[in-house]
Amino acid sequence: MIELKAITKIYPGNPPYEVLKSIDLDVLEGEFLSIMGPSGSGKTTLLNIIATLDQATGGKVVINNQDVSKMDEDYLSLLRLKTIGFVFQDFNLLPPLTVIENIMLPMTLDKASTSESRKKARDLMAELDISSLENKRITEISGGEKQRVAIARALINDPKIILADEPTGNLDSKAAGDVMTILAEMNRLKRVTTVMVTHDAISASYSERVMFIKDGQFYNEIHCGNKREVFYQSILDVLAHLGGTNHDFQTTRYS
Ligand SMILES: Nc1ncnc2c1ncn2[C@@H]1O[C@H](COP(=O)(O)OP(=O)(O)OP(=O)(O)O)[C@@H](O)[C@H]1O
Repeated sequence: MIELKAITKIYPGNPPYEVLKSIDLDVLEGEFLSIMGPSGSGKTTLLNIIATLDQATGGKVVINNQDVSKMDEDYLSLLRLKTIGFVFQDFNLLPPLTVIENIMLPMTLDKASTSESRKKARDLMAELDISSLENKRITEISGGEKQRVAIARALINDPKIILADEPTGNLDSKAAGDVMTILAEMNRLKRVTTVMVTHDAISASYSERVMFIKDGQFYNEIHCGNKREVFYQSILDVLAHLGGTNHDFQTTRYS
């Protein structure tokens, strides 16, 4: 579903700054991958390149069998709208709109009928247990609820891929656990390929594979076995070897 070959990214400047150094990555259809690494290691840059929001300096990006370097900006916008759902740390919801209007937005932009969009949004709200929030304003709901609204919005166009940048970064441990349970369930039930950047070992333990990067280079990767608790410990072990400050990695425990 996602194929990166020898991705490099150099930010111009004096001197230029090479933030990604020949990263290779294959993410299979339906897989749930987390990307971890110390602050400044290039995680968000990598996610933005997968999202086609940023361009690699070198290498090849193939999304859903399409080479994105051959696409113009109109085609890329269409690819993002139809194929990719986005979930951000700060939710990126529109405060003037209600919950259901926010969720319907990608379908509205895709010129779907209002009745079809409303039905789809209501189905998703039921799945994510937020039906009671339908007509609330974004300012009237909690952080955990906001992130569930954002996940519903990300799913409404039936994307093949969800990209999440620190989706639990602004949440307390209970809300973070709820959001991760939902992301993992949606990945499993809808087979939506999910790539998440996180500092949080517990959030990462909900995924099937964690890729670690350091200084813009692949460092290690580990796969989840049968037990999430064991996977979580393995993630902590790699993080301990990886270095970085305590601030870089949150290791709070929640169930
Ligand atoms: N537009 C830009 N121009 C120049 N340098 C940039 C730009 N964007 C990011 N960088 C630099 O590239 C490096 C990697 O940034 P990036 O945001 O990808 O790291 P990260 O691993 O996601 O970090 P964090 O965990 O702190 O969010 C950082 O040193 C950052 O300062």
